[in-house]
Amino acid sequence: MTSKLEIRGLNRSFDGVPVLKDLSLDVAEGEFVSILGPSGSGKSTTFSVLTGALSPTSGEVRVDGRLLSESPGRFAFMPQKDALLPWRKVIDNLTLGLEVAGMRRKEARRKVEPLLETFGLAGYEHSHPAQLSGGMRQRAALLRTVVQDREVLLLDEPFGALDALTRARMQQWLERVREEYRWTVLLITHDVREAVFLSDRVYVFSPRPATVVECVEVGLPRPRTVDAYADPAFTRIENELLRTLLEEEK
Ligand SMILES: Nc1ncnc2c1ncn2[C@@H]1O[C@H](COP(=O)(O)OP(=O)(O)OP(=O)(O)O)[C@@H](O)[C@H]1O
Repeated sequence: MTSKLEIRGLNRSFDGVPVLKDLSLDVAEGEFVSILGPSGSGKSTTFSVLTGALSPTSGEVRVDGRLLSESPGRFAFMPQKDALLPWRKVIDNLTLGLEVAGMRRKEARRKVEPLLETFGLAGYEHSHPAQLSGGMRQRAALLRTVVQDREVLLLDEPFGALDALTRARMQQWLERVREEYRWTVLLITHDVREAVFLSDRVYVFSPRPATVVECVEVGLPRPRTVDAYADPAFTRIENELLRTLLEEEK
């Protein structure tokens, strides 16, 4: 496998307490990879290193073989909270990242508009975030992330705050849209089913300090629909991951 993203031997401590320990993982071009791990294990810290918000104590990150320290800004990051600005209209929230990067508002709108239909936001451009449902807010946050045209998408628990049914709908939607756009994605989730449904591969992190304890190839045919849950291979992988997580927490 040629790696789009390579993380090698990452270590990071806070006040002498190790949070990441010799952490290594890979994501290939167009691959959807998830990270599962106990709460407080160091998943968000890993993303902070990738976005450049934190420096690792040691180790390296490469995108297309180039060190991140030499070519920053390769990741588009969607945080756990949608961070939509309540006073800006939906369209102005969607263009915000592009405008901050220096693009004119008009040009930014031209870039965002073709995506509105796919993201289920057509007709809501002039609404304010408070008028959107939870699922729509998350799709808006995701649209704002993907439109930045970065090489790797980092999604930190994007559906964590949604009710179970909306969450399932969002997973089905993301699977369809991913099939069309072939993004390279690294997703943090606590939801084992979500990880199996969406991913090509799933990494399991240990409790803090985070290190990789298992990497599972999902291998179920794509595009996946609700029928995937009934596939015995789905249940087997889900059980295997759950068992590893529970063993690790003992
Ligand atoms: N800036 C910081 N200073 C000190 N400790 C920190 C800092 N950031 C994170 N930590 C600690 O590092 C550990 C890992 O945190 P992190 O947020 O990466 O975990 P996580 O796996 O993303 O958790 P969750 O699943 O609950 O979101 C935690 O124990 C946290 O308290």
